Amino acid sequence: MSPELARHLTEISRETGRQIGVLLTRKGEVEHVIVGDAHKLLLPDVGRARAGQVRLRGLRLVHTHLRGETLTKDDLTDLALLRLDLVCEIQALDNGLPGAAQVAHLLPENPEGELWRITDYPSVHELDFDFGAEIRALEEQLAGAARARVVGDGEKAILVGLSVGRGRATAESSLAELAELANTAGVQVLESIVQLRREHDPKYLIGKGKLEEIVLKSMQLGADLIVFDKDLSPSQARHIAKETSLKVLDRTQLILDIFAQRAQSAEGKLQVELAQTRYLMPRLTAGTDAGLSRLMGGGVGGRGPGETKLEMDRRRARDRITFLEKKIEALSSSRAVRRKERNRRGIPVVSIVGYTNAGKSTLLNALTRSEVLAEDKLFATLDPTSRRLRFPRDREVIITDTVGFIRDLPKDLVAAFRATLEELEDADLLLHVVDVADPERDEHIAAVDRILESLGLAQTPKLLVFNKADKLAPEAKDGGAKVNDAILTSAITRRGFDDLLEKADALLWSEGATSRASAASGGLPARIG
Ligand SMILES: Nc1nc2c(ncn2[C@@H]2O[C@H](COP(=O)(O)OP(=O)(O)OP(=O)(O)O)[C@@H](O)[C@H]2O)c(=O)[nH]1
Ligand SMILES: [Mg+2]
Repeated sequence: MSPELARHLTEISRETGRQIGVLLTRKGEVEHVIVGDAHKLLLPDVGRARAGQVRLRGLRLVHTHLRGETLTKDDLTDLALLRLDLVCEIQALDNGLPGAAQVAHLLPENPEGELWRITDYPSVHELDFDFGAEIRALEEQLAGAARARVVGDGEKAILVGLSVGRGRATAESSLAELAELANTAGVQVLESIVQLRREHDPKYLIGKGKLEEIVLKSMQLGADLIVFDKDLSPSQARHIAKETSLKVLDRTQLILDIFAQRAQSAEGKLQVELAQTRYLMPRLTAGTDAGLSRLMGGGVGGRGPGETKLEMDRRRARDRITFLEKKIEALSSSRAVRRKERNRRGIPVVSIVGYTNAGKSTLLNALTRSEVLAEDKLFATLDPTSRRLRFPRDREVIITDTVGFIRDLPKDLVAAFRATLEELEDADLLLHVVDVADPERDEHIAAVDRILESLGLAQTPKLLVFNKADKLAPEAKDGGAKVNDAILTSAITRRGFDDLLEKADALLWSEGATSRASAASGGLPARIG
């Protein structure tokens, strides 16, 4: 940027009373000339930077200011969102000569958490700094930081929590669970941010300022995804995606994604697809304008043929939903036949329910010495699995493992898994398994109870099982098992199994227990197919 060009800009600026800007390439060639008004300048659409892009755009924005302003928030947002090499503002003095200047460029991630550096120059004659070398170094640092963070090829996300009227602690523990969900989904979490607000923002859920901060952060960290810990309405999701040019997910979508990754059986896959399609249908929109610059305002050209295509997409989605519902219905009625068969033979059914990762599958394995998949991830189990379990006195039950519950289990998911969850209706006894060592234990118990109630299972006999006893610190004693009327077990050390079987036995075969159970108590039941 020569002093001559600077003077040119300030002279025209003064004459016209408007801000004048130029976009310069690294060679110093003028690529765009922009004429603004007295207060601001609208950049042409140079295209939003791709999410996760580490290279800079190779363009610097130099423009005049007429009223002694320093670099504005818009300048800095453009710098970050458009990934400009730098922005520079030059004062147009009253006599048309260039005055002081201010320059800002992005910074790679740093301990201070700063996003950019702003430098003041008393006069354009002192703009003798070697920007070429500086910018190249910056670009290398940015790329290096991004490389260092890549482990595996998972997407990289910033998690956003929101607490409305409640404390930070609630939002943070919920966010910790979201991080676990993200981890299970194979997403790498770069940062978690909580905002405390008195109410939701109807348009962006969180505050607009906070959203901008998150976008800038995502640029700096190389994130390509924002995950919200609250469910977004279709219009919020749309507005946020438009504002940020990032992929936007909410908690429900993350859970749906995990289910989609993990579904094994044909039925499980259909159920997940049904839930996803139901969730996405209201979110299908015309003209997803990721390419439009924030400054273009969007909307233009978003209608017309797009609308027709949208209608088509919607119709296709509706057809698909009907198709999936029919298929699931068919599968579930064949399962109902199997269930009837089982009932006829009079073997009682014990179903294991509980919060995800409580140790349900591990417990089933340990009790029946089998090998159902169990792992330290959320939603390891999606498909119901049944095993025989032998009780003392040659009694036998069918014990089934089910999908884990989670607080605010997505509504579409409950609906889709209704067929699977219907199995629970036939249970003579529910074993509600709890991770006794989890600090959120009581919330988990309440969440599971709520879901059971919503499934109409509040009346089924229930046994509370405080599992993972081996993880309790000595001073935690029995982890509150006694006062909660729970049985303390460890699926690892097999502690408490005798106690568990005894209690279950008593509940199943006591007086007034199911007729099925008493029918089964004589003789050996037939083999289950
Ligand atoms: N220390 C300890 N760990 C346990 C115990 N029971 C289960 N775990 C561990 O907890 C994790 C989750 O176990 P799962 O059996 O997969 O849990 P789940 O309830 O079936 O989980 P979902 O199917 O995902 O809902 C695994 O890493 C288990 O090894 C226990 O008694 N003690
Ligand atoms: Mg499981």
